[in-house]
Amino acid sequence: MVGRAHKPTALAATPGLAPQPTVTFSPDNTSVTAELPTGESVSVLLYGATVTSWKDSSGDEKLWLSTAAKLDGTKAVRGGIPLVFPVFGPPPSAPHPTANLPQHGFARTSVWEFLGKSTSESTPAEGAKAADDLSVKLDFGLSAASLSAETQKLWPFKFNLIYSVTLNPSTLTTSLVVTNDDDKPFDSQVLLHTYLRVNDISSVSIQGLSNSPYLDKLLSPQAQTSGPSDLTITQETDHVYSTPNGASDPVTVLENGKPRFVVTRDNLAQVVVWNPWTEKAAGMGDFEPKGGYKNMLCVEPGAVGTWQTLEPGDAFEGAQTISIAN
Ligand SMILES: O=P(O)(O)OC[C@H]1O[C@H](O)[C@H](O)[C@@H](O)[C@@H]1O
Repeated sequence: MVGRAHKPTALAATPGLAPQPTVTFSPDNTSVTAELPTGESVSVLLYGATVTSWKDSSGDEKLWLSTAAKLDGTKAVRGGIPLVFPVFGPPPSAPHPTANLPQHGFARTSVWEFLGKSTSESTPAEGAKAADDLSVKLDFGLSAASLSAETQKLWPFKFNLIYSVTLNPSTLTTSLVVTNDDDKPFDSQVLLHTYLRVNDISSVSIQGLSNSPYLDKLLSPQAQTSGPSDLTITQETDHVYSTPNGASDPVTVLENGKPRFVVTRDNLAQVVVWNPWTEKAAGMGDFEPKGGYKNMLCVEPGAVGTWQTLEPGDAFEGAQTISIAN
């Protein structure tokens, strides 16, 4: 059973002002959708605070979501933007404190609370703000107290997560703040597991990672190597790039040589590039259509190269902004 939104409200345009963003809930209150007056929209499922849809003003979907994705809270969502915390991938062995957690941790399989929305509304001093300047931000929260007793036992730390999803006419920003509310330090990793929608993977190239060494997760033992100058995807790919300038270099996804998405990062020094290709897609029960790997590319900004150690009271913030380039 999926949790309900906290104090759901439908927020419509205010009479007398320029049209404002709207925020509405699904009939069962398990998902919230924000729409700008210019027509762009974003939908977030409270389960995992998973962004499941991001559309431009013509209704064109920018994220890939499996048609077999479970949206009922029984399994992490296959597609959109699942949120990875506090461990990326399979956890390390005991005695590491994440050892008993499932792959990619519990944030993507926990029910988050909707904390509210804010908009960049115009003030009387500014005059009516141009519709294409408007943005809307949705905030979601998760803390140790809202986890099941079982999950609390698997990772026994007091923490607070605030996840903000901000929609602009041409960008989507997702940002996570992790706060240590415990009286002892904890280690964690964070990753924004973004499934970008592409027309045809065979015409896709990726720029911005050519100077970044990467770990190839498909090699055994996993080997550190360097990327080609223009990355193309022609087979199963699972690379963890560590960008040498931290998070300052944008990553551009091109189709037929034309930029399609530009991903900028704040404080997230790794970028995972993942495509399951034919066999892996065939083996995933929730990956449909099976040929869907041709229409997706995961570009996943994260802080997963090492552990972020947070002392009591300290916070870590990481964010991505995805811009539509054409
Ligand atoms: O199947 P999931 O647990 O959602 O993981 C899907 C993929 O996530 C990341 O991209 C990892 O690098 C991959 O190794 C993993 O296969």
